[in-house]
Amino acid sequence: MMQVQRVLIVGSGTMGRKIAFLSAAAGFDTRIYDISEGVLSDARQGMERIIAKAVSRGRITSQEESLVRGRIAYFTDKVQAAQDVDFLSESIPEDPVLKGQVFGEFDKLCPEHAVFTTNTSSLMPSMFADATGRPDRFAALHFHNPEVDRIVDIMPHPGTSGETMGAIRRFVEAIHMIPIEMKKENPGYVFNSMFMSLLGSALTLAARDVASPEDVDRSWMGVMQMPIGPFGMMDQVGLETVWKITDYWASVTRASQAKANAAYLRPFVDEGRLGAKTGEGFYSYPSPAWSRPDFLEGSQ
Ligand SMILES: NC(=O)c1ccc[n+]([C@@H]2O[C@H](COP(=O)([O-])OP(=O)(O)OC[C@H]3O[C@@H](n4cnc5c(N)ncnc54)[C@H](O)[C@@H]3O)[C@@H](O)[C@H]2O)c1
Repeated sequence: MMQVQRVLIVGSGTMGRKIAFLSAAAGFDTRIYDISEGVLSDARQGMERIIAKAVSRGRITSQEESLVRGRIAYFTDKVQAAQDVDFLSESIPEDPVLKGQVFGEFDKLCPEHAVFTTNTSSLMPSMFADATGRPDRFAALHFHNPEVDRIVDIMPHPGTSGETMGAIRRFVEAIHMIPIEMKKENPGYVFNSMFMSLLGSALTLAARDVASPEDVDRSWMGVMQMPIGPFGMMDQVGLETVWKITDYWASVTRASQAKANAAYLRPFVDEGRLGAKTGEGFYSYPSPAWSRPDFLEGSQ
């Protein structure tokens, strides 16, 4: 049975750095690879914020803080990054050709036994399984927002071996997350399938000018007794990610409403209003209207 000791995170953006933190906090020797020193410098700063938050929430102790930091190394050199790794988690942009290309490069550099996983939100692992060069040791391992929840989907493609599924499951348990093991490949993870229907319906209501984003959120929050509505959630995910997924499925399904929903999102992306991370999206941050106590009353 393969014992994971060294983990390589490919892509150090929103998700990569959070997954790297989980891996380092669980005691794994963790490497982060990204394309430039500039990007890695952002990732280092982001990691400090993640570590500080984890300490303030009691997820790690202040004594553990420096140990966790010490387990993370940053690389722009693929050869060095790949040396002796047992497990790879990829979080690069949502593009099947790019993902396949990058996996193919790491296949030549990583040890043969290493398991490869993709954090793709919306692509099927079979779309680039062959390009990984090791389809039997490859599956999707998908995180939601690991700073907030512990749910992780493991989705095989038809060629993923049972041994690989077991190895991924053990890794998920080792990083103290909760595995949702899917029995087969599906266009959508378990939570996402339900979630995308909700976001799609919310976008359709706004894109057709049936109701404002605020009223859509108010309705969901008021009836479901939820602290956030679908547009507030889209701002958390990042509107470029929501746009990419909507646009991608619009092109696959050729559904005219999905195309209209993608067109409705496009100006936000073009103008850099990407949600909470840029300070502007459907709402303004850090104090979005939906988080105010009087929001449900409809005063804004
Ligand atoms: N943002 C989310 O809430 C979320 C949740 C679950 C899954 N995902 C998925 O995770 C993946 C990454 O999303 P993200 O939000 O972290 O994106 P991001 O844009 O924040 O980060 C992507 C990172 O990949 C790097 N990158 C680009 N090309 C690269 C290459 N050739 N080699 C290595 N690194 C490269 C970029 O420099 C950047 O640091 C996507 O597939 C997305 O669908 C995102």
